[in-house]
Amino acid sequence: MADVEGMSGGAEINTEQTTTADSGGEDAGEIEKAIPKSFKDLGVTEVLCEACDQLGWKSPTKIQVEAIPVALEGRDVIGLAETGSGKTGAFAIPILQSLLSSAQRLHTLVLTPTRELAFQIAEQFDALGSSIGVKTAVVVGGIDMMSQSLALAKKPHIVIATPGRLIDHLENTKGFTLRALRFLVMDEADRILNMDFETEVDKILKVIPRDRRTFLFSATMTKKVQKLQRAALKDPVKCAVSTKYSTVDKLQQYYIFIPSKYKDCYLVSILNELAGNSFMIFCSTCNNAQRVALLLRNLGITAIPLHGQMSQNKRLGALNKFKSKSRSVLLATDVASRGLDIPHVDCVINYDIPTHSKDYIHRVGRTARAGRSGKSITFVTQYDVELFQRIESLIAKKLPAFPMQEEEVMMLVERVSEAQRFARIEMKEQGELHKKRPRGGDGEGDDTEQSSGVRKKVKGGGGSPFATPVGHRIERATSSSLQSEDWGLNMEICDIINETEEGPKDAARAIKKRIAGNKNFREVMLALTVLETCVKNCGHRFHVLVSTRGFVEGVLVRAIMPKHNPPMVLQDRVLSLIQAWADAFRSSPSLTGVVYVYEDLRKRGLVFPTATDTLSPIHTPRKEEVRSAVDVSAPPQRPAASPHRRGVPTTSPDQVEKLRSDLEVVRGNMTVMSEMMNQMEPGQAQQSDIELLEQLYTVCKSMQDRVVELIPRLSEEGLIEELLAINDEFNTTFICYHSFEEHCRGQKSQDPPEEVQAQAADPTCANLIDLSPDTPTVSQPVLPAVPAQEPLLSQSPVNTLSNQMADLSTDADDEFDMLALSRTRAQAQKRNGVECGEQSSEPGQNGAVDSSQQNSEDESPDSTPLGTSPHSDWMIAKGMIPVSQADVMDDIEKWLSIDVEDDLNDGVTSEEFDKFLELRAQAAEHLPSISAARPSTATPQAQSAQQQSQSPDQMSTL
Ligand SMILES: Nc1ncnc2c1ncn2[C@@H]1O[C@H](COP(=O)(O)OP(=O)(O)OP(=O)(O)O)[C@@H](O)[C@H]1O
Repeated sequence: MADVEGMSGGAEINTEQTTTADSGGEDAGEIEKAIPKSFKDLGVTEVLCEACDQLGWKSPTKIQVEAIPVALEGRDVIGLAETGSGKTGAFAIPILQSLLSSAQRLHTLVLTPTRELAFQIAEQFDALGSSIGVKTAVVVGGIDMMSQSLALAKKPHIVIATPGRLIDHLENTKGFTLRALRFLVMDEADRILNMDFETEVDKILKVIPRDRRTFLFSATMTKKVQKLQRAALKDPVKCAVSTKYSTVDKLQQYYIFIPSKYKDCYLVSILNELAGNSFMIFCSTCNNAQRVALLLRNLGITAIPLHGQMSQNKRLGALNKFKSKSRSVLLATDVASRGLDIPHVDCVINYDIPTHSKDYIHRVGRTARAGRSGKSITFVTQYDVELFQRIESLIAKKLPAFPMQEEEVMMLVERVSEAQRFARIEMKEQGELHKKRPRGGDGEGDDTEQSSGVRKKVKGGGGSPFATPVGHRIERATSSSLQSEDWGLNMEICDIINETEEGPKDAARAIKKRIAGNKNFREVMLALTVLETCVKNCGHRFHVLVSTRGFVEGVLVRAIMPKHNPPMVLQDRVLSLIQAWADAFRSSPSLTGVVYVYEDLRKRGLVFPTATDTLSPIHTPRKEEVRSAVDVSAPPQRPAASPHRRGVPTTSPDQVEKLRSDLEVVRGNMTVMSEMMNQMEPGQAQQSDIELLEQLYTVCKSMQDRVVELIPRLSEEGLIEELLAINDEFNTTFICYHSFEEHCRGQKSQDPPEEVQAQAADPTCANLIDLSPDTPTVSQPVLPAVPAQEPLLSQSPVNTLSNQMADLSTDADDEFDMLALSRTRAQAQKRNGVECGEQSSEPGQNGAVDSSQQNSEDESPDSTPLGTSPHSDWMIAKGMIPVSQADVMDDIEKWLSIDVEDDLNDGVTSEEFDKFLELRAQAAEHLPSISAARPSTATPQAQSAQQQSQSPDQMSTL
């Protein structure tokens, strides 16, 4: 029999000592015939042989034959055998025999990954050891600590525990110690040793004696075992009675290829067809398990869910109902995939394909146990093909398709849709109950299969964030091994988010996982690209998850805290993203979390990278672009930038030339405006300068409107990008302008004089960037004549909104504000090429969200209706992005997002933040500033004169 991969040749492993047996696919009955040995032959004492006999174990199974004698010899054991092959007995019998020879309290610790498995193992110890009076205690999460402390105080012989709760007791239960421990068992050892439990296991290993015996058992082994072997095993013997990843021969395995949206119909059809059987159906998330259970119940099928979001009492209750056959269908997450021994399970259905191939082996191993036969059916949707192929290659079997009549399935569509609808309503109701009920009282979610240990208590959700179809793709799309962004994959991610119920939540969790605390900045950058792409291409359901304060602060801002030492490019990327989202989502009341964070950061003086070259440094194509560029038959790859958009007439070279020259004019005006602001002291500026600036602002605003109007009419990608960049520059300049205005407060505010407005609407202005053939080219920056009027202060909505936002927090320190402003200005100037006196000819990049969304403000927010907040009311009054909050699905999504949000709500400490501000300010200081580059005595007019020599057209306009 093959050696366990990754173990042979290991320094500590004595391969001579490896005992193997041919798996041969025999059942327990055949084992009895094939293996002449009895328990007695293995050296098991009389009293334990009798106990086995009473359990109906006539003879030992193969793994028992291999492992028991070695264990009785006093050796450490690594046991590898198929699911349902009697591994528990293989380690329990030698331990009980050791207890018989030298009775001792707190003699053995058995670690398991799930609570249910812990109870099951305890039952088996109790059953085998009842005649010798063995005492066991189960220590798992979800049950009150006190009763467990009492059980531990009685000093049982054997403690069966999940790692997290055991640590809790080791740290908090007085008098409880494992210093005298003789045996350590890790059941499902590969799971116990994976990253989720790493910290806990390390802690446990530190407080138990090194001089002990260690047994590792599983149906699947990993290299992690080798790791532990180095850390804790002593001269172990491998007892391998199966190949590394095999399923039993009595298991008939099938797959069925179906469209994702008909999964429920196919499931119902199979359950009807195989009625009378007992099913375990595996889903990848708690929510799906819950939903499908409700759906089936609505169709009269006795289904019950079992997942990590349920209280432990309910979990055990569900399991007992299924075990006692009062329910024929158990809907479970991977919390039930390992170890559970429910002999009557006839069929396992993988409703959601397991993301980790090894989980497949454990899931299907819930049937066809101890020599019985069973069936498994795996649903493979259009998104799962690759995962399925991996499973096939892991088990080295090509699975046959499960025969089904598609027409019959389709006849169920209507009934199933109705049941789905009711299930959703019930989910919503449960969600509301869930919201009202205080969380965490009983430690829900702790130590489940999904648990990530003591510190990271899982509040439901679906195990590893990468263990979902979309999570898995995000894991791949953000892998640092990628040469460049995989846009095809990114679009697949968007599809899943848009088309599946769980997609948005799963994606948000996976992206969070990739970014939070990740020191691999390449992965973080790729994750930001995925995030940005999803925000662009996915809808409100995704936006509500990632625009929360929890996500923006706890994931994005946290990622650029100084303690992580993030590179400047990453800081700029994150801040640009926040800025762009804040602009785009301002108008949607349910998405303003990011706006608050953005405004808060600005208030606290953070310098945002306003240069368009830091905004969205990676070109993020929209879905349609990728769709057209990605050949479905070819492997997905980043699409070449398509020079033209479909369906939009091509622009002639003359028009392009004309447009380019107009854009020069536009930039000229912006430059002049920026430069003026840079030179004017807010409190001391001359009235005429302020007026001039205001007029310039009005004109630029009008130009921006034209630019935005023009974008959808263009076909050349290059031009579009250029216009988007200019639009961003406008926004940046206007932000500076509004900051400037804030500092000019105290001056009398007036509506723009009619003349100015008339100027703004002047045909000369309107003709700017007009591509109609009869429009004369505008070759000069357009600025209206200065009217002899009272000074004016713009009352644009941008200003009003930012003022409103500003009012939300206490007055920021002026100097800090000016520093922030100068940083912003400096960057804006830098982008505009002022320092070197030239206009940027680089096409900019588009923002993280459609820039067109950023330019909807055009009137002041007066006549505000009453509402929850002045900002949201004003936004609603403006009719910006209407959001139907009453929508049932949105509500469900909100509920579904609870765990994500909860999970993400770890903000940033003020110390971290202060340090961060300091670094950002330092970075800003190092940027070349306009004032440093020019004589400080220069007046705006003088500056303009300088500018004139470089750009006479612009100056003549002034
Ligand atoms: N010698 C034996 N003869 C007959 N039945 C046995 C014997 N040993 C164990 N069994 C039974 O086999 C079933 C499976 O055993 P067990 O749960 O230990 O399997 P396992 O190998 O740990 O499976 P998994 O990998 O799924 O955890 C149990 O119902 C157990 O009672």
